[in-house]
Amino acid sequence: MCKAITTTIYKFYLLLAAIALPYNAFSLELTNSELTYLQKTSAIKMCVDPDWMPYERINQFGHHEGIAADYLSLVAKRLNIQVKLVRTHSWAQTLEFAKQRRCDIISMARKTADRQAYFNFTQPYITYPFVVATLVDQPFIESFDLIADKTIAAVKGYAVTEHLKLQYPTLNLIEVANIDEGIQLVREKKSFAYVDSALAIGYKIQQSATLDIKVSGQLHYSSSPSIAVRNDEPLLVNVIDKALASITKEERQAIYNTWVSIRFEKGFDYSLALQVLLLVGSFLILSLYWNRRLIKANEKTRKAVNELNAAKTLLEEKNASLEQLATVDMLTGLHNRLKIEESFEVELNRYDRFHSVFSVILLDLDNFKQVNDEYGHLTGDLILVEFAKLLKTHTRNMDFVGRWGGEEFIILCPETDLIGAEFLADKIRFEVEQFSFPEVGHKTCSLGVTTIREGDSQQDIVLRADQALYKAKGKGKNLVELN
Ligand SMILES: Nc1nc2c(ncn2[C@@H]2O[C@H](COP(=O)(O)OP(=O)(O)OP(=O)(O)O)[C@@H](O)[C@H]2O)c(=O)[nH]1
Repeated sequence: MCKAITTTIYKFYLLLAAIALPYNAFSLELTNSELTYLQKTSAIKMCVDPDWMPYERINQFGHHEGIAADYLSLVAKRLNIQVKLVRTHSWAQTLEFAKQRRCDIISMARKTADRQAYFNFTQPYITYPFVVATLVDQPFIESFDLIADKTIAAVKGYAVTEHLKLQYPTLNLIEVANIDEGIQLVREKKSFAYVDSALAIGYKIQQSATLDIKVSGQLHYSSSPSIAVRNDEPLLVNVIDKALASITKEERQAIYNTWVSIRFEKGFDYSLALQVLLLVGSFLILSLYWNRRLIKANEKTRKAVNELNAAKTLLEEKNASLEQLATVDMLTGLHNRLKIEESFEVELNRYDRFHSVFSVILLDLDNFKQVNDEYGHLTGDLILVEFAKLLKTHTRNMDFVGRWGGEEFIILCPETDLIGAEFLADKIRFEVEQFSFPEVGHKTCSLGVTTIREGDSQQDIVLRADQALYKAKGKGKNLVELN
């Protein structure tokens, strides 16, 4: 009666807990006797494999972690009991402690005939294959039978170790305390291979970045461990079994992902590398694309600049030739009238500003009409060209020699007074007189000379020079007259 009341109260307590927790003992459909058992049992003691990652281990803080730890944590929550860790140093010690009832359960143990003398077993909650690890230079092992005569290391007390003893009695088996010891023996070539679960070896290789050890073959043996429960408490295995059965597929997957993904996080994250690769790749492609566009744009710019430069050169040439056309007399190559008038302006300004005197000589060939009449207009042109050359030859560079119009020429002499200009004019008259034109022989010229006076305009100066020239002609030609 009293037991029925307490069971009801416990059920009520579990009902309250059900509101807060997604799962609990109430939802496990436990029998009354199981509930009563749980009510009495607030905590159970657990032994584990202290070094068998990713399945389980006791970490540096003395806590149980790994796949088995997560399963046990869920079991504890479902049953609302405390699971207390009993620390051991090796798997062999774990088995020993459990046999001595110093712990109530072993978190992960394979059901074997031997062990059944001490334990009940829940349903298996995980399955894993066993593999053979060797040095990297060993070839692939197709069958374990091929290495059955070799020295092989395996952890003492593991079910797989017992299996090897039974299956391969001739095997030279070295029983080690843990995976580290086993792998070290292989590394030192004291053992040909080490046998353990694929995940445990893979985890170790990844964690310690081991490059000299590889998985060379697989055993035709896999393990499906259960939770081993002391067999003197039959109800305990029932409730743990029910709690285990309540763990969903998603929860199992999440546990697996947690511990198996650790391997990759601490090793090489290929997905991250792929992302980085894609990012860098995209960046490179983008850079290449921009580079190509930039090169094309540069080519266009260079072409445009070249065209612009060519156009500029052409324009400059055109301008120069326009300038030439505008300032040079086409027949003789001397300054034309426009240019002489410009030079006049410059000299007049210089006179106004600095009182720099300048003189003007107006001249033409005597009786030039006869040349045209006798030899033709073209010969007349040649004579004018040769006469222009004579003028250029016998004047200074700074003098402006130009064709004033028709057969009339003008010489503008900067920084030259009347006496200087008269001297130059007479020299020209003499040189022309001496010269023999190839087409017509000797010719003479007449020259009128004047110099700048205060208040002169261009017309005033040219008029005075013209008057002097007229005077020279009137006096018999081949003369220099001043005005
Ligand atoms: N071939 C040629 N003849 C020209 C040019 N300009 C003017 N003349 C000629 O020069 C001659 C000038 O004749 P006039 O004014 O009588 O002068 P002139 O015969 O030299 O006589 P004076 O000046 O008195 O010595 C004319 O026959 C014009 O046709 C020209 O560019 N080329």
